[in-house]
Amino acid sequence: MAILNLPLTSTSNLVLWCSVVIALNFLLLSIYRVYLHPLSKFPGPIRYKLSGWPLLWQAYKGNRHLFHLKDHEKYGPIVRISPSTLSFNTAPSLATIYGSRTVPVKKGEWYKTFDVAAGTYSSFTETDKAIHATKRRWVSPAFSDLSQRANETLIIDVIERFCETIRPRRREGGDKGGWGEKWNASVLTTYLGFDIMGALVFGCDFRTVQEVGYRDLADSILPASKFLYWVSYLPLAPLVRPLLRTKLFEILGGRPIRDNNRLIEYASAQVGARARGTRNESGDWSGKVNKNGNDEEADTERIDFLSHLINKPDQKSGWRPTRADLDTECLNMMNAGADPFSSVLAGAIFYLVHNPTALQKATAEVRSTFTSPNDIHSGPLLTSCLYLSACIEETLRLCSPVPSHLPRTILPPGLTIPPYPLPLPPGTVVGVPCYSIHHNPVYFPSPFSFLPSRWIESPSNPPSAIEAAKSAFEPFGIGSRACIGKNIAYLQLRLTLAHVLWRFDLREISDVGCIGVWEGWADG
Ligand code: HEM
Repeated sequence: MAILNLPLTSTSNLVLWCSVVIALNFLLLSIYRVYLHPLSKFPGPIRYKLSGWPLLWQAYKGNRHLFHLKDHEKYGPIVRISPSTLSFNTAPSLATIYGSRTVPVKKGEWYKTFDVAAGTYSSFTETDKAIHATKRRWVSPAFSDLSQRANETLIIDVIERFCETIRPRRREGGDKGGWGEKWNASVLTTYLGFDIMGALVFGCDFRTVQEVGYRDLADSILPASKFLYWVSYLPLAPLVRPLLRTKLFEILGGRPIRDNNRLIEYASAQVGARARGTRNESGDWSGKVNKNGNDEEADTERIDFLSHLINKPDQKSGWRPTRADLDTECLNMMNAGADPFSSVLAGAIFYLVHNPTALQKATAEVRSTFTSPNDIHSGPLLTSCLYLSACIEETLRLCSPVPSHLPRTILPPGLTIPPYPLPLPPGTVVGVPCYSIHHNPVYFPSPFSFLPSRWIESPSNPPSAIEAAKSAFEPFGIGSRACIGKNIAYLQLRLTLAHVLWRFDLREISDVGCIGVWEGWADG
């Protein structure tokens, strides 16, 4: 132990001492985490037990869900995926963790990164159960059946313009019918999602589907969300979070941070203009017109989500939203609503063009149910398209847009989560990754195949098989923190697919993600 005799007076000795202390600290922490930690008996790769850095790397690469699946295949229904986190992969664990408001769990600290730069937490990121209940009540009217019906024409209007955009211009087969130019499904559906949410949340007409020059703000959502996602997995995230809205971070984080700030400012400008009751100039952020035309009309006939939130205190508790609550909630709805819808729609188109029988069945069903696209709206006819709905369910299973662990932190006095028979200690972070359980063959035989028929009762698919599948199906989450936009998301998906399939035949083009559109079957 010659080091103990080294005086701390020289810089090199100081550096040596610091290195030794850090190395010792790391060694002791590693021994504790691997052998003595309350979760030490749970299986998992050693690197996960040592630190949270592997999760950050997976988040950065965007393949975390694949690791979760592989880990569950290798280690079984419970895997330790970070020093304090367990991942589960069974229907009973899903029901236990997320199913009931009274279970002693709350959303994990992980969520706090997402809205903190906007000033407060939204209904999505709020971790306090009581505050969340208040906020959820506050936003609920925006998602009521009444609001959905009132907004449906806005949604259909955007969808029709989407169909107009993909309509073939150059045709291989002459004037009446033929294949048009290829289009990239995942790109255009992103803009469709953005336009729909702009209309629903702010009553704005973003026109990003048809106008390339208007896509600037929409293009910033993905890099901004990715960046925040990485930050959320930093083992030191609580230290980094307060810096998110500072100039320093804008310089260090570069474009994604600037983009995120632009989104925050955009939402805030929209709310500000509405709060003042003035014509929303910033709705015109890149020179577009506001959907509702003139000023008076815009302010008196608003039916968008913002009109349900602004100046609307919570009836039960009297809680009044602050300006930061409004800004954050609107921004959250734009982000939470646009991107998942777009990716499911792109996924559905992907699976349909890769499964010609399914595509043919869904298309035939839509065309035999509706006599014209003008008849396609919510109601019994749309819900009678059982095969179309099954295609949507199967897409949500295979490529759920929220595929990883949705973390919940166990509160005192602890919680027993099957199949583990003993209570887990408070502070343990738990969750069921959607992608893993959706590919668990116990609930979904042939888990990697696109089989809409698994959602439809038949002699070879009895109700018990459908019940088993539903018990492990969580694309919108379950329980009190489940997606509040679920019904509107289903409506958007059904409407868009029905409108597209009624009008066009689709085919795969060899470029990744590209499809061809053929029009003319009905013109005939
Ligand atoms: C296919 C489309 C969608 C999918 C797959 C989806 C998925 C989800 C999931 C899994 C959650 C729970 C997250 C968690 O526990 O951390 C969630 C929450 C949420 N979603 Fe969605 N979502 C979709 C569309 C929408 C839409 C269209 C909106 C708004 C218009 C929306 C707004 C929200 C909100 C506000 C929450 C937070 C709910 C709460 O904690 O009270 N989502 N969503």
